Formats: sequence, C-alpha cells, structure tokens
Amino acid sequence: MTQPLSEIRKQIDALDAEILELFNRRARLAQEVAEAKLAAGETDNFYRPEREAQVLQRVRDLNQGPLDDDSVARLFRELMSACLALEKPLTVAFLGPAGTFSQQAAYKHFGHAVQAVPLPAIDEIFRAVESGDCQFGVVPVENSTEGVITHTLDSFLNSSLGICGEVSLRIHHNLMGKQADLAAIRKVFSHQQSLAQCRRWLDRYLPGAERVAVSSNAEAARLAAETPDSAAVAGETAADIYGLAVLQRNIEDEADNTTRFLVIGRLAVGPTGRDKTSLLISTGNQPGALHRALAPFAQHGISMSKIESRPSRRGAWDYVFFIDVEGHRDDAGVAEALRVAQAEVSFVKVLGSYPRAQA
Ligand SMILES: O=C(O)C(=O)C[C@]1(C(=O)O)C=C[C@@H](O)C=C1
Repeated sequence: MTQPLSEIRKQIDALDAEILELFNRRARLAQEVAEAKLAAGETDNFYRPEREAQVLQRVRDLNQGPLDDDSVARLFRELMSACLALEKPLTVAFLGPAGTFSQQAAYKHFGHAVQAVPLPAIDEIFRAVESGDCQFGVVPVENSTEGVITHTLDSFLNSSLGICGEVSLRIHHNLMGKQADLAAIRKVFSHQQSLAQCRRWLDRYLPGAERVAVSSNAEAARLAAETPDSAAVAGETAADIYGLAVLQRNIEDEADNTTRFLVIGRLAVGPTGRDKTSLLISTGNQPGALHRALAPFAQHGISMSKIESRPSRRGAWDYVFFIDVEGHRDDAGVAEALRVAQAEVSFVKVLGSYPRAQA
C-alpha cells in the first residue's frame, strides 16, 4: 500500500534538511581546503580539474540508482562549482552572446557558479585569457558533422596558452521564431556551421527561405525576434532569452551531432588515469619525419585519437600537426614516447594533458 502524499512529502522535507546540512558541511570543508592552499602559497588559482574529474568519476562508480550516473554527476558538478565559488570565484570566457552552445559547454564543464564572460570572437577569448582578464576560456574545436574549427587550432600557433580540459556537448538544433506557419518564413538566420548541420531538414521543410549566416546562434535568435517572417536555428536557451517559440525541435541531420570544446588556460593539470594529451608537431617538411615522430607512441601502445594538419604559415606547403594521444604527459609511456619524438622532429610542443571529457 502506498503512503499518503502528505506523508511522503514529510519524509522528503526531512531528507532535504539533512542534505542541506551535508551540503554546508561539505562547503565548510572546501573553505578549509582554500585555507590549506593559501598556507601552501597558492594565491590565485584554487581550481583543480584533476580532483574534480576524480570526484565525478567516484560518484558515478558509487551510484546505485534509481538516479542515473549522468544525473548524479550533474548534481555533484554544481555542488563543486558552488564550493569552488566560495573558495574563490572563477572567470571563464566563452564565445557569446548569452545563449550559445559555448556558454552551455562552459556551464557543463565548470557548473553555474562561475562568472561566465561572453566575448564575440575566438581571438578575443584567447586574448582575454592571455592578459589574465579571465582565468579560462571555452572554445569550440570540432563538430562530428562538420569537422574541425580551423580558427581555434590556428590560434594555438601564436599563443602561449595551453589546453586544460575538453567538453563534449550533444548539439540539438531547433527552429524558433514568432511566425508559426513554416510556409510564411522567408529568412532563416543561424551560424554557418549550424545551417550546414541542418541542411537536409532545411532543404525539405523550408526550401524557399533564404539562409543567412550570422556570427552566432544567439545572434540569429536576436535577429529572428526583430525581423518579420523570419526564424532562427539555435539551441533552446536562445529561444528563452529572445522570447521565441520553438517551432520544431532536433532538426539536426545527424542524430549524434556533437561538438567538442577545449578549455584554454595556463594551468598544468595533474593526471587522473583517464587523460588525453594534445600535441603540436612541426616536421619541417622532411620525408618520413611525421612517421618517425608518431612511431614511439605506437611502440608504447598509446593510441592516437586525432590528427589534423594545418598550414604552418611559415611558407607554402609547410604544415603543422595537431595530435591527440591517450594518457597524460607524466605517464611513463607517454613521457618516453615524447622524449623520442622530440629527438626526431624539429618541434614538438605539449599543448596540455587533461581529463577526458565526461559524457
Ligand atoms: O579538493 C580541492 O582542492 C577543492 O578545492 C575542493 C573542490 C570540491 O568541491 O570538491 C572544489 C574545487 C576544486 O576545483 C576541486 C574540488
């Protein structure tokens, strides 16, 4: 026999009071951690991504349900975010304006207690972190449908910043606007990447509408709000911010459309046991050099999850390679492979070792 609703709610109230007490006990411990870090000479950065990754992995492993692992990790993500803000708030730059997928990625990675700063271009995010105005930045680097965001990779060529983390975000696009009748829509605004990710849907359902590429999805939503007979393709939060109705959900052509973002900064992140290392390699156009640089990784059984070539900008047909390998630069195998690779080619730079993205 089920208990009466009022009885169940009484038990929920009692548990909430206990959980609240536990939240604040945890928060007081975070304050003690801050004091210990200050005593050890740390002054500006209290953020520890390797520890956060371990806390999140541990609660996933401990979880027995009925809440699923992702839900539990989300709750603890926010709890740690609030604890860190109590130690010292973080400032994180993202590709704005408010309502973009970059903002969603920043919150997914850091939680909502960070001070998230919208900036209009990838270059500006790099500059804000280089100058120290923001501690970290979140920039898109590749999409599963459309491929690499070259501008982000190229920015590393002239930057002293490294990679401190990665975020993987399922991208759902929505058609939104004030005009509910699809036949009356004459213009569709969106970022060029998003238009490309929804090309087949747009061909089929809005064949007569002009596609207008703008600087971001959020900007598209803003324009759709003020342009008669128009619509935008954007994420759901943009509809809320700009007062638009979602006319059709999930219009992306590929069901598993995902974007990977990088967290950029100056922090050297310690190993967690589930890490990735990003490298920048220049071979100086010597025959077989790339092969010689990569062979040591294969010999140590280290898998390579990505390789991307980009013009070096030092002369025609000279390339640099962005390479991701499994493991941390401090892991014995990776360290040895790096040592050998460095002797083989003109230039190997470790852009960063960081915890692999959580689901
Ligand atoms: O363990 C620490 O170093 C803490 O500062 C505590 C804590 C947490 O809430 O668990 C908070 C922020 C850090 O980024 C990592 C973990």
